Amino acid sequence: MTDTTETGPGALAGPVSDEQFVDALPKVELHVHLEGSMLPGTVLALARRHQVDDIPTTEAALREWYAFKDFNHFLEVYRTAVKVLRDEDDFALLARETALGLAAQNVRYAEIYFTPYIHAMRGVPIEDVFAGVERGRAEAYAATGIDIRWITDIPGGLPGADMRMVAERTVEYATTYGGTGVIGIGVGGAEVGVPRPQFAEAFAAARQAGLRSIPHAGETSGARTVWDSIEHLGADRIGHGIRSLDDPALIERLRTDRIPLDVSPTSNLRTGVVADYASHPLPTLIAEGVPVSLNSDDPPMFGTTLRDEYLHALRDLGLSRATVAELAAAAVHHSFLTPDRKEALLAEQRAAVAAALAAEG
Ligand SMILES: O=c1[nH]cnc2c1ncn2[C@@H]1O[C@H](CO)[C@@H](O)[C@H]1O
Repeated sequence: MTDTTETGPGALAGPVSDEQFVDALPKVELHVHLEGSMLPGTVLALARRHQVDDIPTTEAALREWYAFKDFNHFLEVYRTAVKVLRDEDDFALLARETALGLAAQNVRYAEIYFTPYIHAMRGVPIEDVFAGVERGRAEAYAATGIDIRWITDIPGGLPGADMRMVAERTVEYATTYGGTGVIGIGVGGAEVGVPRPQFAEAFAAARQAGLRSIPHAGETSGARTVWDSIEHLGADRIGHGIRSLDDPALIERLRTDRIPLDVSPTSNLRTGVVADYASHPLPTLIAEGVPVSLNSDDPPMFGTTLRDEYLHALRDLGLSRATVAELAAAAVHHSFLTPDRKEALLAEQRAAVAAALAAEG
């Protein structure tokens, strides 16, 4: 369990800092990539252990490597970085560290993307990938009580790949090896030149098997990709979706059908799809009544954490504490937790907000 003696509601008295406010809020993370969560020290250690030589060898060089020229450059670096993941132990370590890092931020539940195909295509036995991530998930749960679930993700736009085959394989992996850990199917990576309708059959098969549909769309391409994700992939939520604002009819659809967008502001800045915090569309999406939550995406690669995203929302996006608390509650509502677990978490969030207000008197 997270230690609540310092950050819990009871500890606050007097003015409450933004950090104290954010730390006291029990949080849910809905959009974070496992492979994009490798800590710098872990990337360096695994690269050394497996003698992967096209990876920077110091933390400073790694930080420079993570200065992305644009979204495609980000994807290139991402596909190179994952080469350090070679065996079951690597995946167990990554899953455990990622979950523990979230637990340390008072995150209680997370739905985490990972992309089995990009490991299988490098020759990592797929059984080892799943055994590893499941082991790490169990270890983190035993240590902290954090509950994580997987969204297996189809890598959109792999250079030279037959996308339908990649999609079919990903669904097959998820349904064969996923056990109880996998709750959803996604598609990520490139959007431009990767029309979503080609994934309709794969998504239908996954949904048939009980998985939720959580595609990326409207991050690097426009409203069309979001429409396609709703109409052809049966999207339960949309990863990013910020370009939905290009089309008022789509905004209306998201609002009335309550299709949530999982928004990651710092990611959008670091991949160059949004210029700066001041022009980030999250406040507009909230004002339009679109269901949204706040997420970290690929935290070490983007120099952020979920905690930082909440702080940026307060300080750089101009959102009030009340609105930020609503975003935290929205993440609970938009998650695939059971209704009673949602109720319990929402009650804890309300208690944390009330305690912060009471402390300030
Ligand atoms: O912010 C993101 N947007 C889109 N795709 C992403 C992002 N972060 C990681 N990926 C990953 O890039 C893979 C391609 O090989 C995708 O499958 C996806 O998991």
